[in-house]
Amino acid sequence: MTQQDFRFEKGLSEYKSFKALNKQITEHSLIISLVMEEKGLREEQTWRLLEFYSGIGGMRYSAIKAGVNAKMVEAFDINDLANDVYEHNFGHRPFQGNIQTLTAADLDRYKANAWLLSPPCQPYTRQGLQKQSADARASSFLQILEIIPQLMLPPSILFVENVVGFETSDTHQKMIQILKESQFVTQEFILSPLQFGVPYSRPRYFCLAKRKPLSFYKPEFNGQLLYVPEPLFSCKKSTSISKNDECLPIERFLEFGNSKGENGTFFQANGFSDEDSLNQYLVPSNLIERWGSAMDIVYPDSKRCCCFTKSYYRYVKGTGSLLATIMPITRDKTSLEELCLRYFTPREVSSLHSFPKEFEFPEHVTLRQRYALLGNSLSVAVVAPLLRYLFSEP
Ligand SMILES: C[S@@+](CC[C@H](N)C(=O)[O-])C[C@H]1O[C@@H](n2cnc3c(N)ncnc32)[C@H](O)[C@@H]1O
Repeated sequence: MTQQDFRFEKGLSEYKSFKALNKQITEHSLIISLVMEEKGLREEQTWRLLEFYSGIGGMRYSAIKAGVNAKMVEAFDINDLANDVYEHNFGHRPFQGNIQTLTAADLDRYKANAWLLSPPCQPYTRQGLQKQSADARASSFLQILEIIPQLMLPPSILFVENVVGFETSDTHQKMIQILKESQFVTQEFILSPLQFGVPYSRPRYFCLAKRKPLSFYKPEFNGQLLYVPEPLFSCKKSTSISKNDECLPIERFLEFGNSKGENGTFFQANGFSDEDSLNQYLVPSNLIERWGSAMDIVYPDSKRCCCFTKSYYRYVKGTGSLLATIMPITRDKTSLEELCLRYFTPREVSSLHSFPKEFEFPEHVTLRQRYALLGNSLSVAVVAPLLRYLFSEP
C-alpha cells in the first residue's frame, strides 16, 4: 500500500466513523424529540401577545395563570388611571391612546401573533342603550378587526371577551364575518365563575379564534356557542385548573374574619383596622330604607353573589351584592337594618374576580375609582382556562 493509498484508506475510515457518529447523533436527537413530544415536552413556541383594552390587566393575569408560554409585547388603553394601576402591578405602562388611531404598520411593528381583546361593553348593555355598532364606543373594535386583512403579520390567535348580549349584536356578526374571511375558525362560550367553583355570578361572552392551519384541541366544537366549560378540561395541560361544580362559601373571599357574637350571631367587623375604615363600607340607613327591597343581600356562608358593575358603591340597585355582617339564626324575621349591611371591599371584589393576592391599587386611586375599574374587569377563574384551551395544540 502506497503512502497515498494509506492516507486515502485512513481518510475513508475516519469519514465512515464520522458518518456513523453523525447518524447516531441524528437518530438520538430524533428519539429525544419523539420522547419529548410524547411527554409533552416539545419546545413550545413563545407567543407574542398584544392586549387591547387592557384596563387593570385581567387578561394579563389570566395568561399568567394559564401558563401560556408568552411575552406580552404591548398593552393598549385610553384610561390614564387604569394604566396607573397596570403599571403599578406589572411595571409596564400600556400604550396610552385611542386604539382607533392604530394603523396596520403600527401593529406589524410589534410582530405579535396573538391578540387579546376586551372592548367596551356599553354598546351591548341596556344601560348603554344597546346601540351596538352604531355606538361610537364600538368603532375602535370594528376598526381594529378590519385592519387584520391588511397586516403583513396577522395574528394566528385571537381572544375576545364581552357582555352577554354581544353574541346577538351586529358587531358580533361583523366580527365573525371578518374572522371567516381571514381564515379563522372560532369557538364561542358563555361562562360564569360559578362554573369554576367561585361563588360569583358574572356570565360573559368569549370568542376563541385560531387562524388555519392552527386548529382547536376539540375541533368538533368549531362554529358553536357553548354554555358549558367541559371542552376546557380536555386539553393536555388542564391539570392545575380543575373542574369544580361545588362553589366555595363567600367567607373564603372576605378580607376580614368572622367572630361569634351573642345569640349565635356572627359579627364580622373585626379585622378593620379602625372605626373609619369600617364605616366607609357600611350601607347608610337612608339607602336601606329607599332601596332595601331591590338589594341583593348575601351572607358569609352564601355560595353565590351578584356581578359587581362599575357603578358599585355609587348606586345600590343592580350593581352588586351587599354583605350581611350580622348573621341571624332566623334570616326571614330579621330587618335589613339589623343585618348591618356593608359593601364588599375592593380587595374582596378582586378576590371574587380571582385576581392574585399581590394585586393592589396605587394609593392615589379613590375607593369609587377602584370599584369602577374592577367592575370593568374580568374573572381570571374563567379566562385562564379558556386561554389555556385556546393556546393548546391538538
Ligand atoms: C371592558 S374594559 C376592559 C378591562 C380589562 N379587561 C381589565 O381587565 O381591566 C374596556 C377598557 O377599554 C378602554 N377603552 C375603551 N375604548 C378605548 C379606545 N378607543 N382606545 C383605547 N382604550 C379604550 C377603557 O378605558 C377600558 O379600560
